[in-house]
Amino acid sequence: MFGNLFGMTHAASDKAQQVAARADGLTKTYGSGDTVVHALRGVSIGFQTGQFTAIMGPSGSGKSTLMHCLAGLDTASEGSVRIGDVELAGLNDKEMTKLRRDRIGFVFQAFNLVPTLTAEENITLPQGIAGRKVDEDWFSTVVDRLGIRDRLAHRPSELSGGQQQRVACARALVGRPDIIFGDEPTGNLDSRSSGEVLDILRAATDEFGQTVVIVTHDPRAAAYADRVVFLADGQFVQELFSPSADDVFEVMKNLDGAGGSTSAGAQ
Ligand SMILES: Nc1ncnc2c1ncn2[C@@H]1O[C@H](COP(=O)(O)OP(=O)(O)OP(=O)(O)O)[C@@H](O)[C@H]1O
Repeated sequence: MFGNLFGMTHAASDKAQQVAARADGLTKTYGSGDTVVHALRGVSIGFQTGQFTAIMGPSGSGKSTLMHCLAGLDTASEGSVRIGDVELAGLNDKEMTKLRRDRIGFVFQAFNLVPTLTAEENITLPQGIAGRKVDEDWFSTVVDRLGIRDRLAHRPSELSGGQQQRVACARALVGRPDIIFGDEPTGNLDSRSSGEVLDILRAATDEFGQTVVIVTHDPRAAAYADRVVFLADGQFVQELFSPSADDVFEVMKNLDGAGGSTSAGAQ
C-alpha cells in the first residue's frame, strides 16, 4: 500500500553498489593531555545507497560521534568523510550548509523543533529556507503515515515527546534527502509510534532508494535495518546483515571489552 504512494521515478536498484556516505581512517579526539578522549580510533566504513543501517554499541563507544562526523556536524581529527563523492574536509561553511540542506535529513534529538512555529511550519521550514516548493502529495503521505495530521496546527509545547519526534521525522523526510541520519529516532516513542517511524524509514529505503543510518540502543529497532554495525571503544568491531532482534541482542551482550577489525566495506 505504502509503496504505491511513493510515486517512484527511480528504483533503489538503479543506485545499487553506490556508496552514499563513507568514512576512512576516521579518528576523533576530544580534549588533550590528561583529559584526552579518543571517541573514534580509525573507523573505516561505507554506507551503501538504498540501505538502512543501524549503528549500535555500548554507551560511549562513539556512535553519535561517528554519525555527527558523517553528517558534517562535527569535524574529523584525522581521516576522511565523504557524502557521495564529496569530501567534507574540502568544504567551506557555506558549501557544508548547502550540502546538509540539499542532501541530508536529520532526526536528531539535538535538532529541536522551533518552539514558535506550528508542527506544519516546522516540517516545511527546511524546504522554505532552501527556496523549494513542498511536494503536497508527499507531505500528505508522510504526515498521515506518521499519524500527526491532527497535530499540524499545534506548537511543539502542545505536543507529546513522541509527537515532537514524529514531527522531526516528517521534517527530515519531506524534502526527500539522499541520506537520512537519525540519532535514536525512536528513543522517546512507545512501541506503536516507534513502529510507525521505523516503517516509514524502511519504506524510504525500499521504495524510494534513500539511504538511512540510525543510532539505536534497541535491538527491535535495529532489526528493521538491512545491516547493523557495532562499535566498541571507538572502533568498528562487527556487523550483521538482516538480523533478528535476538541476533542483535546476543552481539550486544557479548560486546563489552570487544576490539578488533576497524574497517568495513560498503556492505
Ligand atoms: N564534545 C565532547 N567533548 C568531550 N568528549 C566527548 C564529546 N562528545 C563525546 N565525547 C566522548 O566521546 C566518547 C564517545 O561519545 P559518543 O557520544 O559518540 O558515544 P555513544 O556511543 O553515542 O554513547 P551513548 O550511547 O551513551 O549516547 C565518550 O567517551 C564521550 O564522553
